[in-house]
Amino acid sequence: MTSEHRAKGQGARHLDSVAVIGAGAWGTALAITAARAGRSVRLWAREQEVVASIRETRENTLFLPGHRIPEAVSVESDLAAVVAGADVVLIVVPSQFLRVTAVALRPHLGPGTPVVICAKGIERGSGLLLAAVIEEALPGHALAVLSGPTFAGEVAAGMPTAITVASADAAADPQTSLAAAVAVALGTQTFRPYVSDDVVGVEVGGAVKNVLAIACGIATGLGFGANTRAALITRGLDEIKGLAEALGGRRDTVTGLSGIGDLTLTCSSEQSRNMRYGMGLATGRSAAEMFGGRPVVVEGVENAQSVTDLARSLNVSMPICEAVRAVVLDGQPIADVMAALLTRPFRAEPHGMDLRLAH
Ligand SMILES: NC(=O)C1=CN([C@@H]2O[C@H](COP(=O)(O)OP(=O)(O)OC[C@H]3O[C@@H](n4cnc5c(N)ncnc54)[C@H](O)[C@@H]3O)[C@@H](O)[C@H]2O)C=CC1
Ligand SMILES: O=C(CO)COP(=O)(O)O
Repeated sequence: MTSEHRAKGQGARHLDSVAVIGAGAWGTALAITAARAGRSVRLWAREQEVVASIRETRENTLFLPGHRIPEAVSVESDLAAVVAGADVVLIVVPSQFLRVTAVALRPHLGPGTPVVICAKGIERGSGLLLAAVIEEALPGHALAVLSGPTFAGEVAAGMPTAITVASADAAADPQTSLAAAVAVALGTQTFRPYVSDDVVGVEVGGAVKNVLAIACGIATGLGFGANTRAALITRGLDEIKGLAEALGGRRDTVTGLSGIGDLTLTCSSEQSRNMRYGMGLATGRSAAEMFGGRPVVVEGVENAQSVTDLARSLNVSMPICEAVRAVVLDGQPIADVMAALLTRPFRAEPHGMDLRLAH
Protein backbone atom coordinates (compact mmCIF):
# COMPACT_ATOMS: atom_id res chain seq x y z
CA MET A 1 0.00 0.00 0.00
CA THR A 2 1.38 3.44 -0.92
CA SER A 3 1.53 6.32 1.58
CA GLU A 4 -1.05 8.13 -0.57
CA HIS A 5 -3.46 5.25 -0.10
CA ARG A 6 -2.81 5.09 3.66
CA ALA A 7 -3.56 8.81 4.04
CA LYS A 8 -6.74 8.51 2.01
CA GLY A 9 -7.83 5.52 4.00
CA GLN A 10 -7.23 6.80 7.50
CA GLY A 11 -9.78 5.16 9.74
CA ALA A 12 -10.84 2.65 7.10
CA ARG A 13 -9.91 -1.01 7.56
CA HIS A 14 -7.28 -2.39 5.19
CA LEU A 15 -8.40 -4.88 2.59
CA ASP A 16 -5.15 -6.17 1.13
CA SER A 17 -6.16 -9.55 -0.23
CA VAL A 18 -8.96 -9.36 -2.80
CA ALA A 19 -10.96 -12.28 -4.21
CA VAL A 20 -12.84 -11.62 -7.45
CA ILE A 21 -15.65 -14.05 -8.27
CA GLY A 22 -16.41 -14.04 -11.97
CA ALA A 23 -13.87 -13.61 -14.79
CA GLY A 24 -16.07 -12.01 -17.41
CA ALA A 25 -15.01 -8.66 -18.82
CA TRP A 26 -15.84 -6.74 -15.65
CA GLY A 27 -14.39 -9.20 -13.12
CA THR A 28 -11.19 -9.31 -15.14
CA ALA A 29 -10.99 -5.51 -15.34
CA LEU A 30 -11.58 -5.24 -11.58
CA ALA A 31 -8.87 -7.83 -10.89
CA ILE A 32 -6.45 -5.79 -13.02
CA THR A 33 -7.54 -2.63 -11.17
CA ALA A 34 -7.04 -4.17 -7.73
CA ALA A 35 -3.58 -5.39 -8.74
CA ARG A 36 -2.71 -1.88 -9.97
CA ALA A 37 -3.80 -0.55 -6.58
CA GLY A 38 -1.26 -2.84 -4.94
CA ARG A 39 -3.55 -5.65 -3.78
CA SER A 40 -2.89 -9.36 -4.06
CA VAL A 41 -5.72 -10.76 -6.17
CA ARG A 42 -7.27 -14.17 -6.75
CA LEU A 43 -9.73 -14.44 -9.62
CA TRP A 44 -12.34 -17.20 -9.92
CA ALA A 45 -13.20 -18.21 -13.47
CA ARG A 46 -16.10 -20.53 -14.20
CA GLU A 47 -14.69 -21.60 -17.56
CA GLN A 48 -11.59 -23.80 -17.69
CA GLU A 49 -10.61 -22.16 -20.97
CA VAL A 50 -10.43 -18.79 -19.19
CA VAL A 51 -8.20 -20.25 -16.47
CA ALA A 52 -5.95 -21.75 -19.13
CA SER A 53 -5.88 -18.60 -21.24
CA ILE A 54 -4.92 -16.35 -18.31
CA ARG A 55 -2.28 -18.76 -17.02
CA GLU A 56 -0.72 -19.29 -20.44
CA THR A 57 -1.01 -15.84 -22.03
CA ARG A 58 -1.83 -13.44 -19.13
CA GLU A 59 -4.91 -12.47 -21.14
CA ASN A 60 -8.61 -13.36 -20.85
CA THR A 61 -9.06 -14.09 -24.53
CA LEU A 62 -12.71 -15.11 -24.14
CA PHE A 63 -14.12 -12.12 -22.27
CA LEU A 64 -11.54 -9.31 -22.29
CA PRO A 65 -9.06 -9.82 -25.11
CA GLY A 66 -6.23 -7.39 -25.62
CA HIS A 67 -5.56 -6.49 -21.97
CA ARG A 68 -2.58 -7.83 -20.03
CA ILE A 69 -3.39 -9.27 -16.61
CA PRO A 70 -0.62 -8.56 -14.08
CA GLU A 71 1.23 -11.41 -12.33
CA ALA A 72 -0.29 -10.22 -9.01
CA VAL A 73 -3.56 -11.78 -10.22
CA SER A 74 -3.77 -15.55 -9.82
CA VAL A 75 -6.64 -17.43 -11.44
CA GLU A 76 -8.48 -20.54 -10.19
CA SER A 77 -11.63 -22.48 -10.90
CA ASP A 78 -11.89 -23.61 -7.26
CA LEU A 79 -14.11 -21.23 -5.27
CA ALA A 80 -12.78 -22.35 -1.89
CA ALA A 81 -9.16 -21.70 -2.90
CA VAL A 82 -10.01 -18.26 -4.26
CA VAL A 83 -11.76 -16.95 -1.15
CA ALA A 84 -9.51 -18.62 1.47
CA GLY A 85 -7.98 -15.84 3.58
CA ALA A 86 -9.46 -13.05 1.45
CA ASP A 87 -10.04 -9.70 3.19
CA VAL A 88 -12.85 -8.86 0.78
CA VAL A 89 -14.79 -10.70 -1.93
CA LEU A 90 -15.99 -8.95 -5.10
CA ILE A 91 -18.89 -10.79 -6.76
CA VAL A 92 -18.99 -10.05 -10.49
CA VAL A 93 -21.27 -12.69 -12.00
CA PRO A 94 -24.37 -11.65 -13.99
CA SER A 95 -27.28 -10.64 -11.77
CA GLN A 96 -29.43 -13.73 -12.35
CA PHE A 97 -26.55 -16.01 -11.22
CA LEU A 98 -25.75 -13.99 -8.10
CA ARG A 99 -27.81 -16.06 -5.66
CA VAL A 100 -26.58 -19.45 -6.81
CA THR A 101 -22.99 -18.19 -6.75
CA ALA A 102 -23.39 -16.68 -3.28
CA VAL A 103 -24.89 -19.92 -1.96
CA ALA A 104 -21.93 -21.84 -3.38
CA LEU A 105 -19.56 -19.38 -1.69
CA ARG A 106 -21.24 -19.59 1.70
CA PRO A 107 -19.35 -22.56 3.23
CA HIS A 108 -16.00 -21.14 2.15
CA LEU A 109 -16.20 -17.51 3.27
CA GLY A 110 -14.46 -16.49 6.47
CA PRO A 111 -16.83 -15.21 9.19
CA GLY A 112 -17.93 -11.66 8.41
CA THR A 113 -15.75 -11.34 5.29
CA PRO A 114 -17.18 -8.32 3.49
CA VAL A 115 -18.78 -8.81 0.09
CA VAL A 116 -18.92 -6.24 -2.72
CA ILE A 117 -21.63 -6.63 -5.35
CA CYS A 118 -20.30 -5.54 -8.75
CA ALA A 119 -23.16 -6.85 -10.90
CA LYS A 120 -26.07 -4.68 -12.00
CA GLY A 121 -29.62 -5.92 -11.82
CA ILE A 122 -32.71 -7.01 -9.94
CA GLU A 123 -33.41 -10.70 -9.30
CA ARG A 124 -36.16 -12.08 -11.49
CA GLY A 125 -39.00 -13.73 -9.59
CA SER A 126 -38.22 -12.33 -6.15
CA GLY A 127 -37.90 -8.73 -7.38
CA LEU A 128 -35.07 -8.26 -4.90
CA LEU A 129 -32.21 -5.83 -5.34
CA LEU A 130 -28.91 -7.70 -5.34
CA ALA A 131 -27.95 -6.46 -1.84
CA ALA A 132 -31.09 -8.11 -0.51
CA VAL A 133 -30.20 -11.33 -2.36
CA ILE A 134 -26.80 -11.33 -0.66
CA GLU A 135 -28.39 -10.61 2.74
CA GLU A 136 -30.47 -13.76 2.26
CA ALA A 137 -27.75 -15.95 0.77
CA LEU A 138 -24.82 -14.74 2.89
CA PRO A 139 -26.28 -13.53 6.20
CA GLY A 140 -23.82 -11.85 8.55
CA HIS A 141 -21.50 -10.53 5.86
CA ALA A 142 -21.14 -6.76 5.55
CA LEU A 143 -21.79 -5.60 2.03
CA ALA A 144 -21.08 -2.80 -0.38
CA VAL A 145 -22.19 -2.10 -3.93
CA LEU A 146 -19.84 -0.88 -6.67
CA SER A 147 -21.56 0.71 -9.67
CA GLY A 148 -21.02 3.47 -12.18
CA PRO A 149 -20.01 4.42 -15.71
CA THR A 150 -17.26 1.90 -16.31
CA PHE A 151 -16.77 0.04 -19.57
CA ALA A 152 -14.47 -2.84 -18.67
CA GLY A 153 -12.13 -2.32 -21.61
CA GLU A 154 -11.49 1.33 -20.74
CA VAL A 155 -10.90 0.47 -17.06
CA ALA A 156 -8.47 -2.29 -18.04
CA ALA A 157 -6.70 0.15 -20.35
CA GLY A 158 -6.19 2.50 -17.40
CA MET A 159 -8.32 5.33 -18.76
CA PRO A 160 -9.48 7.77 -16.04
CA THR A 161 -12.75 6.46 -14.58
CA ALA A 162 -14.96 7.35 -11.62
CA ILE A 163 -17.39 4.99 -9.88
CA THR A 164 -19.64 4.91 -6.81
CA VAL A 165 -19.14 2.51 -3.93
CA ALA A 166 -21.98 2.40 -1.42
CA SER A 167 -22.41 0.80 1.98
CA ALA A 168 -25.08 1.53 4.56
CA ASP A 169 -22.54 2.15 7.33
CA ALA A 170 -21.30 5.23 5.44
CA ALA A 171 -24.37 7.07 6.79
CA ALA A 172 -22.88 6.95 10.31
CA ASP A 173 -19.25 7.64 9.28
CA PRO A 174 -18.13 7.59 5.64
CA GLN A 175 -14.48 7.61 6.77
CA THR A 176 -14.62 4.25 8.57
CA SER A 177 -17.23 2.66 6.35
CA LEU A 178 -16.83 -0.50 4.30
CA ALA A 179 -17.35 1.63 1.18
CA ALA A 180 -14.33 3.75 2.17
CA ALA A 181 -12.21 0.63 2.74
CA VAL A 182 -13.21 -0.68 -0.70
CA ALA A 183 -12.42 2.73 -2.24
CA VAL A 184 -8.93 2.59 -0.72
CA ALA A 185 -8.41 -1.03 -1.75
CA LEU A 186 -9.31 -0.43 -5.41
CA GLY A 187 -8.64 3.27 -5.93
CA THR A 188 -5.81 4.61 -8.08
CA GLN A 189 -5.25 7.80 -10.01
CA THR A 190 -7.19 6.35 -12.92
CA PHE A 191 -9.91 4.54 -10.95
CA ARG A 192 -11.59 6.88 -8.49
CA PRO A 193 -14.36 5.48 -6.28
CA TYR A 194 -16.76 7.95 -4.65
CA VAL A 195 -18.34 6.84 -1.35
CA SER A 196 -22.11 6.79 -0.81
CA ASP A 197 -24.44 5.49 1.89
CA ASP A 198 -27.40 5.01 -0.49
CA VAL A 199 -27.14 1.34 -1.45
CA VAL A 200 -30.68 1.27 -2.87
CA GLY A 201 -30.28 4.40 -4.99
CA VAL A 202 -26.99 3.14 -6.42
CA GLU A 203 -28.38 -0.31 -7.19
CA VAL A 204 -31.53 0.95 -8.90
CA GLY A 205 -29.50 3.19 -11.24
CA GLY A 206 -27.31 0.27 -12.34
CA ALA A 207 -30.22 -2.11 -12.84
CA VAL A 208 -32.51 0.18 -14.81
CA LYS A 209 -29.94 1.86 -17.07
CA ASN A 210 -29.33 -1.40 -18.92
CA VAL A 211 -33.01 -1.63 -19.87
CA LEU A 212 -32.98 2.00 -21.00
CA ALA A 213 -29.82 1.38 -23.04
CA ILE A 214 -31.73 -1.22 -25.05
CA ALA A 215 -34.32 1.49 -25.81
CA CYS A 216 -31.54 3.84 -26.94
CA GLY A 217 -30.09 1.08 -29.07
CA ILE A 218 -33.46 0.48 -30.73
CA ALA A 219 -33.83 4.21 -31.41
CA THR A 220 -30.32 4.35 -32.88
CA GLY A 221 -30.96 1.26 -34.99
CA LEU A 222 -34.11 2.87 -36.35
CA GLY A 223 -32.00 5.81 -37.50
CA PHE A 224 -33.27 8.34 -34.95
CA GLY A 225 -30.87 11.00 -33.78
CA ALA A 226 -29.65 13.05 -30.86
CA ASN A 227 -33.07 14.47 -29.94
CA THR A 228 -34.54 11.03 -29.42
CA ARG A 229 -31.56 9.84 -27.40
CA ALA A 230 -31.68 12.93 -25.15
CA ALA A 231 -35.41 12.38 -24.62
CA LEU A 232 -34.90 8.72 -23.71
CA ILE A 233 -32.03 9.50 -21.33
CA THR A 234 -33.88 12.31 -19.56
CA ARG A 235 -37.23 10.60 -19.29
CA GLY A 236 -35.44 7.36 -18.42
CA LEU A 237 -33.68 9.12 -15.59
CA ASP A 238 -37.08 10.09 -14.27
CA GLU A 239 -38.09 6.41 -14.32
CA ILE A 240 -34.97 5.54 -12.31
CA LYS A 241 -35.75 8.28 -9.79
CA GLY A 242 -39.32 7.07 -9.35
CA LEU A 243 -38.29 3.47 -8.68
CA ALA A 244 -35.36 4.43 -6.45
CA GLU A 245 -37.57 6.63 -4.32
CA ALA A 246 -40.31 4.01 -4.05
CA LEU A 247 -37.71 1.57 -2.71
CA GLY A 248 -36.29 4.03 -0.17
CA GLY A 249 -33.37 5.36 -2.25
CA ARG A 250 -32.65 9.04 -2.80
CA ARG A 251 -33.33 11.08 -5.92
CA ASP A 252 -30.00 12.91 -5.54
CA THR A 253 -28.11 9.62 -5.79
CA VAL A 254 -29.66 9.18 -9.23
CA THR A 255 -27.98 12.41 -10.35
CA GLY A 256 -24.57 10.88 -9.49
CA LEU A 257 -22.17 8.47 -11.20
CA SER A 258 -24.29 5.37 -10.66
CA GLY A 259 -27.39 7.06 -12.11
CA ILE A 260 -27.05 9.73 -14.76
CA GLY A 261 -23.35 8.88 -15.17
CA ASP A 262 -23.91 5.26 -16.12
CA LEU A 263 -27.12 5.98 -18.03
CA THR A 264 -25.39 8.56 -20.21
CA LEU A 265 -22.40 6.30 -20.81
CA THR A 266 -24.42 3.26 -21.72
CA CYS A 267 -26.90 5.11 -23.92
CA SER A 268 -24.22 6.95 -25.87
CA SER A 269 -21.73 4.30 -26.90
CA GLU A 270 -21.77 1.21 -29.04
CA GLN A 271 -19.31 -0.25 -26.54
CA SER A 272 -22.45 -1.00 -24.51
CA ARG A 273 -23.70 -4.53 -25.07
CA ASN A 274 -27.22 -3.44 -24.14
CA MET A 275 -27.16 -0.59 -26.63
CA ARG A 276 -25.81 -2.87 -29.36
CA TYR A 277 -28.41 -5.52 -28.57
CA GLY A 278 -31.12 -2.87 -29.04
CA MET A 279 -29.58 -1.79 -32.36
CA GLY A 280 -29.71 -5.42 -33.45
CA LEU A 281 -33.41 -5.65 -32.57
CA ALA A 282 -34.18 -2.62 -34.71
CA THR A 283 -32.14 -3.82 -37.68
CA GLY A 284 -33.11 -7.47 -37.61
CA ARG A 285 -29.74 -8.77 -36.43
CA SER A 286 -29.49 -11.45 -33.75
CA ALA A 287 -27.41 -11.18 -30.57
CA ALA A 288 -25.03 -13.75 -32.05
CA GLU A 289 -24.47 -11.48 -35.04
CA MET A 290 -24.10 -8.37 -32.89
CA PHE A 291 -21.50 -9.98 -30.62
CA GLY A 292 -19.73 -12.19 -33.12
CA GLY A 293 -20.93 -15.31 -31.33
CA ARG A 294 -19.20 -14.31 -28.06
CA PRO A 295 -20.97 -15.39 -24.83
CA VAL A 296 -21.64 -11.92 -23.42
CA VAL A 297 -24.30 -11.02 -20.88
CA VAL A 298 -26.96 -8.46 -21.87
CA GLU A 299 -28.36 -7.57 -18.45
CA GLY A 300 -31.18 -5.41 -19.82
CA VAL A 301 -32.99 -8.45 -21.23
CA GLU A 302 -33.64 -10.27 -17.93
CA ASN A 303 -33.96 -6.96 -16.16
CA ALA A 304 -36.63 -5.65 -18.51
CA GLN A 305 -38.82 -8.17 -16.73
CA SER A 306 -37.51 -7.83 -13.17
CA VAL A 307 -37.54 -4.02 -13.29
CA THR A 308 -41.07 -3.74 -14.69
CA ASP A 309 -42.44 -6.51 -12.45
CA LEU A 310 -41.11 -4.60 -9.45
CA ALA A 311 -42.34 -1.24 -10.75
CA ARG A 312 -45.83 -2.64 -11.35
CA SER A 313 -45.93 -4.06 -7.82
CA LEU A 314 -45.02 -0.63 -6.43
CA ASN A 315 -47.30 1.30 -8.79
CA VAL A 316 -44.36 3.18 -10.30
CA SER A 317 -44.80 4.31 -13.90
CA MET A 318 -41.90 3.22 -16.17
CA PRO A 319 -43.21 3.57 -19.72
CA ILE A 320 -39.84 3.27 -21.49
CA CYS A 321 -38.88 0.14 -19.55
CA GLU A 322 -42.35 -1.27 -20.24
CA ALA A 323 -41.84 -0.60 -23.96
CA VAL A 324 -38.52 -2.48 -23.89
CA ARG A 325 -40.20 -5.38 -22.12
CA ALA A 326 -42.96 -5.46 -24.73
CA VAL A 327 -40.41 -5.74 -27.54
CA VAL A 328 -37.78 -7.95 -25.91
CA LEU A 329 -39.90 -10.35 -23.89
CA ASP A 330 -43.40 -10.19 -25.36
CA GLY A 331 -42.20 -10.03 -28.97
CA GLN A 332 -44.42 -7.08 -29.87
CA PRO A 333 -43.51 -5.23 -33.08
CA ILE A 334 -41.26 -2.24 -32.46
CA ALA A 335 -43.48 0.05 -34.56
CA ASP A 336 -46.58 -0.75 -32.47
CA VAL A 337 -44.75 -0.33 -29.17
CA MET A 338 -43.27 2.97 -30.29
CA ALA A 339 -46.64 4.27 -31.44
CA ALA A 340 -48.12 3.42 -28.05
CA LEU A 341 -45.25 5.15 -26.23
CA LEU A 342 -45.48 8.29 -28.34
CA THR A 343 -49.25 8.71 -28.14
CA ARG A 344 -49.48 8.66 -24.36
CA PRO A 345 -51.10 11.77 -22.84
CA PHE A 346 -48.86 14.83 -22.46
CA ARG A 347 -47.49 15.24 -18.98
CA ALA A 348 -45.98 17.77 -16.60
CA GLU A 349 -42.20 17.71 -16.13
CA PRO A 350 -40.24 16.25 -14.41
CA HIS A 351 -42.23 13.63 -12.51
CA GLY A 352 -45.52 15.30 -12.80
CA MET A 353 -49.15 14.50 -13.08
CA ASP A 354 -50.67 13.06 -16.20
CA LEU A 355 -52.38 16.08 -17.80
CA ARG A 356 -54.86 13.99 -19.76
CA LEU A 357 -54.62 16.34 -22.76
CA ALA A 358 -55.73 14.78 -26.01
CA HIS A 359 -53.45 14.52 -29.03
N1 LIG B 1 -18.56 -5.39 -18.93
C1 LIG B 1 -18.66 -4.18 -18.35
O1 LIG B 1 -18.17 -3.18 -18.91
C2 LIG B 1 -19.36 -4.02 -17.03
C3 LIG B 1 -20.18 -5.03 -16.54
N2 LIG B 1 -20.81 -4.85 -15.34
C4 LIG B 1 -21.67 -5.88 -14.78
O2 LIG B 1 -20.86 -6.98 -14.37
C5 LIG B 1 -21.64 -8.19 -14.41
C6 LIG B 1 -20.84 -9.25 -15.15
O3 LIG B 1 -20.74 -8.83 -16.49
P1 LIG B 1 -19.46 -9.08 -17.41
O4 LIG B 1 -18.24 -9.32 -16.59
O5 LIG B 1 -19.41 -7.95 -18.37
O6 LIG B 1 -19.86 -10.43 -18.15
P2 LIG B 1 -19.38 -10.97 -19.57
O7 LIG B 1 -20.46 -10.79 -20.56
O8 LIG B 1 -18.04 -10.41 -19.93
O9 LIG B 1 -19.18 -12.52 -19.28
C7 LIG B 1 -20.24 -13.36 -18.91
C8 LIG B 1 -20.00 -13.80 -17.49
O10 LIG B 1 -21.09 -14.60 -17.06
C9 LIG B 1 -20.57 -15.71 -16.37
N3 LIG B 1 -21.54 -16.79 -16.32
C10 LIG B 1 -22.17 -17.39 -17.37
N4 LIG B 1 -22.98 -18.35 -16.89
C11 LIG B 1 -22.85 -18.35 -15.55
C12 LIG B 1 -23.43 -19.11 -14.49
N5 LIG B 1 -24.31 -20.08 -14.75
N6 LIG B 1 -23.07 -18.84 -13.23
C13 LIG B 1 -22.18 -17.86 -12.95
N7 LIG B 1 -21.60 -17.10 -13.90
C14 LIG B 1 -21.95 -17.35 -15.18
C15 LIG B 1 -19.32 -16.06 -17.15
O11 LIG B 1 -18.50 -16.91 -16.43
C16 LIG B 1 -18.74 -14.67 -17.33
O12 LIG B 1 -18.04 -14.29 -16.18
C17 LIG B 1 -22.97 -7.83 -15.07
O13 LIG B 1 -23.94 -7.63 -14.07
C18 LIG B 1 -22.66 -6.50 -15.77
O14 LIG B 1 -23.80 -5.68 -15.89
C19 LIG B 1 -20.65 -3.72 -14.60
C20 LIG B 1 -19.83 -2.71 -15.04
C21 LIG B 1 -19.13 -2.77 -16.30
O1 LIG C 1 -22.39 -1.37 -17.14
C1 LIG C 1 -21.68 -1.06 -18.05
C2 LIG C 1 -20.92 0.20 -18.08
O2 LIG C 1 -21.04 0.91 -16.89
C3 LIG C 1 -21.55 -1.95 -19.23
O3 LIG C 1 -22.67 -1.80 -20.02
P1 LIG C 1 -23.10 -2.95 -21.04
O4 LIG C 1 -23.39 -4.16 -20.19
O5 LIG C 1 -24.29 -2.42 -21.74
O6 LIG C 1 -21.93 -3.17 -21.94
